[in-house]
Amino acid sequence: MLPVEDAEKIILNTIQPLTKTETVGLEAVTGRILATAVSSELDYPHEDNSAMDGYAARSIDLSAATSDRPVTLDIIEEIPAGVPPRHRLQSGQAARIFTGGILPLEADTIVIQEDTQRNGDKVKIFSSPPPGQFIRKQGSFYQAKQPLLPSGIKIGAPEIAILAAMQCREISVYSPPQVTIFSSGNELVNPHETLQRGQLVDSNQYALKALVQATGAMPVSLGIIRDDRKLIKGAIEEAIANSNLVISTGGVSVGDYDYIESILTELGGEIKINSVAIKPGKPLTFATFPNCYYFGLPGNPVSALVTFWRFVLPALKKLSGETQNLTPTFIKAKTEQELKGNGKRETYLWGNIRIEDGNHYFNLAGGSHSSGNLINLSQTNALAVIPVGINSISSQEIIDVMMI
Ligand SMILES: Nc1nc2c(c(=O)[nH]1)N[C@H]1C(S)=C(S)[C@@H](COP(=O)(O)OP(=O)(O)OC[C@H]3O[C@@H](n4cnc5c(N)ncnc54)[C@H](O)[C@@H]3O)O[C@H]1N2
Ligand code: MOO
Ligand SMILES: [Mg+2]
Repeated sequence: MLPVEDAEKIILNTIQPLTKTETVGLEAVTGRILATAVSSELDYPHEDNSAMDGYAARSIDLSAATSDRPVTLDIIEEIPAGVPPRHRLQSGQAARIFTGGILPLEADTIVIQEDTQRNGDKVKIFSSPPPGQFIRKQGSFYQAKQPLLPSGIKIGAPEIAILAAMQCREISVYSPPQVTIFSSGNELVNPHETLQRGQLVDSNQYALKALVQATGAMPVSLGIIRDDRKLIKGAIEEAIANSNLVISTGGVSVGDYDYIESILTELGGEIKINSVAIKPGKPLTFATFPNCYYFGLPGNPVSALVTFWRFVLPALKKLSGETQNLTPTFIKAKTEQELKGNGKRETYLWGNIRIEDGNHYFNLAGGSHSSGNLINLSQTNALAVIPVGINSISSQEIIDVMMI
């Protein structure tokens, strides 16, 4: 059994990102991975503008202004957002300005409306603002031609806002990986089928499709493949020919119907991992083909999900071209219950993280922590990690928790 960290290293060192790119419009870029670093020809802000509603003025004219001895200025124009100023300020002059309005020449400060009293085309100023006050200087947030967004990041709402603001409308992103998913098992049926004795619904297929979709990759489901060497071999051949990554569940342990590893070898796959010291998920199998990676996940529903979160997700992110935050996020938390470890395998127990007064607390999901129990996984958001060699952790101890 390979230690978890070693398995993670082997997987991440083996996976090489796909290099195919495509150009997409802003409307379709959500969740995609940026393939080329972006810069813009525009400064941001594009021009000096006001951050407040008030008056644009020359600070030198106001150096003596106080609440008792206000200074009166002539208002020479009004500058709402979107209308360029027409005049240069002379000594003793101000321009009425609104948030986002462009500063007139010679103005070097903004007096907020609350510090003024208007009377027709004159305004009394009751404060002495320093130069630069409430001015958003051209290029102070971003200077044209500087790096704006690096390649390898996932594009979310902030990045879309930035690309839109900087008029980047055609964006080079990585083409998403094709991921084939299938379930192996004679006992499996689809959700709409009548269950006969001994049968079980193939839930893994649905969970894995959802997880793959969430990464931005393109899942293709081959459905349920019976435990028949020929059928499984055919499915794997088809999958590795047509996809960048394959995820199967079931058939990776030591039972008489567990064919996956031997078929992978028969087809020329290089088995990199076939057993990891993790609970749940021990028989995780990872193999490579010249143009495809293969994850044989254990059939137990929780084992399939835990091994996806711990190993497949970082692999899929790297394959997709992501370069940041590949590995899971671990935090420290105080456990609210006693936690039992397996001793020989790094144990992952599902539950919830709660934040109170700035401290993290881990609350173990109630009910059985069997890898066959998918029911109490619902609404969990974290996995407590019990290291190898530890059989029990007392309530209130600080533990490592993986966020899911
Ligand atoms: N003698 C040993 N037996 C087992 C070992 C072992 O080391 N020695 N390892 C156990 C561990 S740990 C796991 S995990 C499982 C993994 O088994 P397989 O990957 O071979 O999976 P199957 O045998 O096909 O199925 C296991 C279990 O999961 C259910 N299953 C399978 N596919 C699905 C699906 N798509 N959706 C829902 N449930 C599924 C299946 O009915 C079985 O109950 O092996 C242990 N055995
Ligand atoms: O590794 Mo298995 O996943 O313990 O049930
Ligand atoms: Mg089995």
